[in-house]
Amino acid sequence: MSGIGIDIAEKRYKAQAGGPGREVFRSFRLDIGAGEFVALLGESGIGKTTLLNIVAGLDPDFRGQVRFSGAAPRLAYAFQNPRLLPWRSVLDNVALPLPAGEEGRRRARAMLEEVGLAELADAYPERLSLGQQRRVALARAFAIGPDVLLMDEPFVSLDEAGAARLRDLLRRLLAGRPATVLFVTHDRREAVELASRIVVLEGAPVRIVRDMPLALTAAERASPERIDAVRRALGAEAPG
Ligand SMILES: Nc1ncnc2c1ncn2[C@@H]1O[C@H](COP(=O)(O)OP(=O)(O)OP(=O)(O)O)[C@@H](O)[C@H]1O
Repeated sequence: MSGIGIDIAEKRYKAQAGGPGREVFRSFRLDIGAGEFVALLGESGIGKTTLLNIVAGLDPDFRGQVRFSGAAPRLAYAFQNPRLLPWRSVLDNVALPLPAGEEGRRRARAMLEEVGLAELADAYPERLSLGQQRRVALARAFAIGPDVLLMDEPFVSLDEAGAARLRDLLRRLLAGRPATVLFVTHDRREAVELASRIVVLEGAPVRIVRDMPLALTAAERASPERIDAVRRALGAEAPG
């Protein structure tokens, strides 16, 4: 596991084809302790994906720095769209970040078993439901044993029962392989069910309007009344 220190002096998107430029972050700081599960809540278009991309190193076009504690942390990123390669089997998609060869394939197979999809190992992604594709994406993310896991609305567009099953699966996977998690969602309830800390973002440039630790037991997280109380405590600023 690895802590994350995010310090963005400035992130701006340049104007495109006559449109205005946009300053998404200015003097933004967020420090995340090793092993925390931080849910990021904020209105659409505010900059949540931009933040994950910066932390992931996919967007170097900003002023500032992202520091990880611990040497060379392994980082996995689960996107809103599962982004499976359609020309590769399910097994090969999970094996993608692993060393080539039999050992990598064995680990990929074990991950597929863990997410309940062993029998679909040889299928191609187009045959899978969205929920199954998301399971494969989770298996691929966990296959490397990540120290840091970035998740961008990984359970959006599923029905409630399907989303609840994936939340359970994520909790189980994390129980076996603890990681520091930065999880973007629009859904307060999802945030309360999963996170150890909820950070609410607002405005342009983005600022943190609420930063709430959550020390709930498993029983409290499963209680609709408790969840509603925390959702209300998040205040009017939080969406969802
Ligand atoms: N490559 C880009 N070029 C120009 N503007 C961009 C680019 N990517 C994002 N933006 C703008 O930056 C802002 C933040 O985008 P971002 O995708 O980070 O928001 P978000 O909070 O993740 O949104 P959503 O919840 O809808 O996914 C938006 O106004 C978006 O239009």
